Amino acid sequence: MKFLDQLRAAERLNDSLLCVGLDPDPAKFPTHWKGDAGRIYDFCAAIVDATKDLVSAFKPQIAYFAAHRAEDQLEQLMAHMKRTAPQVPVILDAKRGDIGATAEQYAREAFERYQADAVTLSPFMGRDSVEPYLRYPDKGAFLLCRTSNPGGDDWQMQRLADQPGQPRLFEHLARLAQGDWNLNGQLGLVVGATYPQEIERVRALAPDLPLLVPGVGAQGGDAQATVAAGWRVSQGGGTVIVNSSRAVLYASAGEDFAAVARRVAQATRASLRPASPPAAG
Ligand SMILES: O=c1ccn([C@@H]2O[C@H](COP(=O)(O)O)[C@@H](O)[C@H]2O)c(=O)[nH]1
Repeated sequence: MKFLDQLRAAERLNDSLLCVGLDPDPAKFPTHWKGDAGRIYDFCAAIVDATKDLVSAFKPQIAYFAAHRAEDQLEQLMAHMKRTAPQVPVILDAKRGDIGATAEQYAREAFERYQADAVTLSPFMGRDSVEPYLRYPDKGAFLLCRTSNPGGDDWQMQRLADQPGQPRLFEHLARLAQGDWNLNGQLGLVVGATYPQEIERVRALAPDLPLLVPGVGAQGGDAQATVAAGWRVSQGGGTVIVNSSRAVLYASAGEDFAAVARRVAQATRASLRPASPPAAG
């Protein structure tokens, strides 16, 4: 099944626009596992099991595994998600970006080694750095567009003097992703919940693309404003995948961490409910 179809099916099944981010940091683990990098799989699998009927996607961040030499645990986790939550697409947050030959290897890593359904990419090196990922026709790729961090201003808000109307860099990228670069309808964009006005602008320029929106929860982005700015499924347009990681994962430091994570995920899912429900699309 194509990534976009899988995503829509999960949204409808779980009545959800929420993506739970899997950013396992042993220093923040519940007291009985605190500091133990050998528990990364156990921690994430417990979160997956507790939330898999509440989400439209999961988003493991590869750095949290690689930093602890826990790539084998990420492989195990990906297999666990495929086995126990096959209806929920998995977006590997890797933010890769390199020349074509190297990008081919990164694409193999994401889609063959880890079996991800989609990946996040930095588009800074241009179209040929993105193309190798698009050779996997059923997979999705999300390009960093207007990121949630304050430093995103340094590049993404700059104007391009040689383009008609002098668009900002993120606006130019949104147009390319909606148009020329999107060979087989596989692209999406990353836009931070911390910038709802820019979500609205990206949605205007890229009406159909799925928007992966990190920044609610720990970063303080507004859930309702995010959905109002970006969700257009009821009008035949694109959806939003709203990520929350730390606020869900570390809601409790006790042995009840998974049950409490579930309650936070339920509340976050409710806060993301659009005026007309995801099933409408
Ligand atoms: O613009 C971006 C792009 C990616 N991220 C990633 O999303 C999560 C956010 O985690 P929270 O704990 O919910 O703040 C994390 O994996 C980031 O690497 C982002 O925050 N902003």
